[in-house]
Amino acid sequence: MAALSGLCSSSPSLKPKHDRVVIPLFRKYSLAFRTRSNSCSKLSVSGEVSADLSKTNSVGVLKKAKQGGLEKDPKALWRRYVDWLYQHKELGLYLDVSRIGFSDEFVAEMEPRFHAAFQAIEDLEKGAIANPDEGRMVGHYWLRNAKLAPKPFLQVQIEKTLDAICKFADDVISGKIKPPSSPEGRFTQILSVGIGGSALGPQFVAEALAPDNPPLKIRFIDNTDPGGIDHQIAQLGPELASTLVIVISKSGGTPETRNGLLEVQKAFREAGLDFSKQGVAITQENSLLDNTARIEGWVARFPMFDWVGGRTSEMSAVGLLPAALQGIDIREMLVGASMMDNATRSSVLKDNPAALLALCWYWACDGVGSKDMVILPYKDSLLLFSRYLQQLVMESLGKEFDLDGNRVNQGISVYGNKGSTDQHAYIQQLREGVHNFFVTFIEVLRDRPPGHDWELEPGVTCGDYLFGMLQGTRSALYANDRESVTVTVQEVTPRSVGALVALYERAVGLYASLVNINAYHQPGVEAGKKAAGEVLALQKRVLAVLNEASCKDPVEPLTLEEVAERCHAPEDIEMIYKIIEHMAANDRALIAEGDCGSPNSLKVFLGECNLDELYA
Ligand SMILES: O=P(O)(O)OC[C@H]1O[C@](O)(CO)[C@@H](O)[C@@H]1O
Repeated sequence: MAALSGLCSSSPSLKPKHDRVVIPLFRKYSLAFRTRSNSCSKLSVSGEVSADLSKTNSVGVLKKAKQGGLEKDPKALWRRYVDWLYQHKELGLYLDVSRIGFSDEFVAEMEPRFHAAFQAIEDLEKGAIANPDEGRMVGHYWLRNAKLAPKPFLQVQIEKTLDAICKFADDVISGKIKPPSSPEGRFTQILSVGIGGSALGPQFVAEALAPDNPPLKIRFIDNTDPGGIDHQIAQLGPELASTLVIVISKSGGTPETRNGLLEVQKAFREAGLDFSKQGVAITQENSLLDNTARIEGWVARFPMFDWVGGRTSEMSAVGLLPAALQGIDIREMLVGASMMDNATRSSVLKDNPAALLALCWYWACDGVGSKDMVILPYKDSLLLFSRYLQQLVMESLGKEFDLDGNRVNQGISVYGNKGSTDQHAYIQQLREGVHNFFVTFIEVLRDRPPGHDWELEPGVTCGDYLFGMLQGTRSALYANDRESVTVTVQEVTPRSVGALVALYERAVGLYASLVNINAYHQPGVEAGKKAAGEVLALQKRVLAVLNEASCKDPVEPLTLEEVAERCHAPEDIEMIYKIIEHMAANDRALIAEGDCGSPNSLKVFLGECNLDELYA
């Protein structure tokens, strides 16, 4: 309890000046830290050449220190809390890393890595090709401070796009831009079609910040699940006529998003509506989606820049347009992010909350992802933060090779839902079960808007319970040697949400440098996409074979082996079985004999013979 008594926004800093231990880190970059080829990992704190840190030093110190266990003496723990507490006064944000057990020795060992990480992110912000595989700049930091963009035309692009977003949102909300055939005479709903980075940020922000009665309500299609799509469209019902459909895809060619668009366009046709009068595209210039939207004359098109990755696109049109349309103050989100960016540029570890997070991650996960990151926001509105961070962290850090081409299989697994709900689900295991995680508590100090609180028992409000649950869980976990970080914000506001996004973007960037990987590409995702393409190609061959057999008179039902042979793909028999099982479940293949539970008994055919296809 005492630990939090000073955490109200008006109180002075908790850190007594004389108590503040400024580890003499990061005084200034020496030449040795300027280039990647002069790998900092070869330098010790004193600058002498030593063995590769990734294999020995920091991990060695880490192992040694971890054997000592976590600090349990309450007085020493309080000192550690006060010593390491980070506060961003203006943002009202605190970061408590005291329940992560790193030692001063470990911090000192990490110095060279941090030198390199700070230098790398400085170079990135200046426009270096920070995504070497794809030869791209990485510029999401410029989105909240266009002046940082390395070229004047980029600054103009950013500012013009932001102005266009604000104007468009104003015009839609005021009814100046309106759907052609809605009884309301204005747009009332948004249907956002996109996936991954083109959905998760907008979903998180909508849940966190949309007012109770937004000018436009938002729904999402973020999958190629026909049932899910039908559900969204059914829920819109007649309001489809007043729905603004925002199709978001950086590449403009992601299959799930294309499918979502085609399904929505079909629903529009069936309702007698003109999709082009209600469609908006957010995509890279000249992508397939951009060209479609331009040729079909959609209501508006907003750019997604080459130098912004999907998972860091919340402050681009991807996140800002849907937010603005819901009445969320997007300029405040940008201010919060920009303030956090300023703070996380510090090369003094204790003054840099993103560096502190990266340090904790490195310590907790042994620099090799040995522990999972459990995100527990004690606030319903932050429910989707863990899902948002899951992509940001795992797509960025989950890499097979490091920047030098060594196989490293890096990453940190992220999951979480919200407290105290999760206490009634899986916290039992966290407290007592397999010790393969560290927790990040997200604490929100303000329970309700002023004037709405009441005591549901003497001296205790509903929010006090939430507070107690968080503190109790943090203590109980720590008592059992489970480490945790706590991020505290005063309130969930556009500013604090912008700051949280920026905090984690920077922490991920720094951590990626610490472990020497490219955080800005996602080569692994391609394998699944390619394999899916191969399955669909095989399905077309299966269909052709079944069609030919079904056009015979009499119809010739085929066994799986016969289908596989005629497809010239005997090695793919299992996949052919899965394809037929799926088609049969959807009435597209008929079972003449046997059943799917015993694959060898199956004989299948198509209900209809398609002669056109047969002779094509
Ligand atoms: O915005 P796009 O190009 O449709 O991509 C969606 C998502 O797909 C991924 O490329 C992964 O497949 C993500 O990185 C991205 O956020």
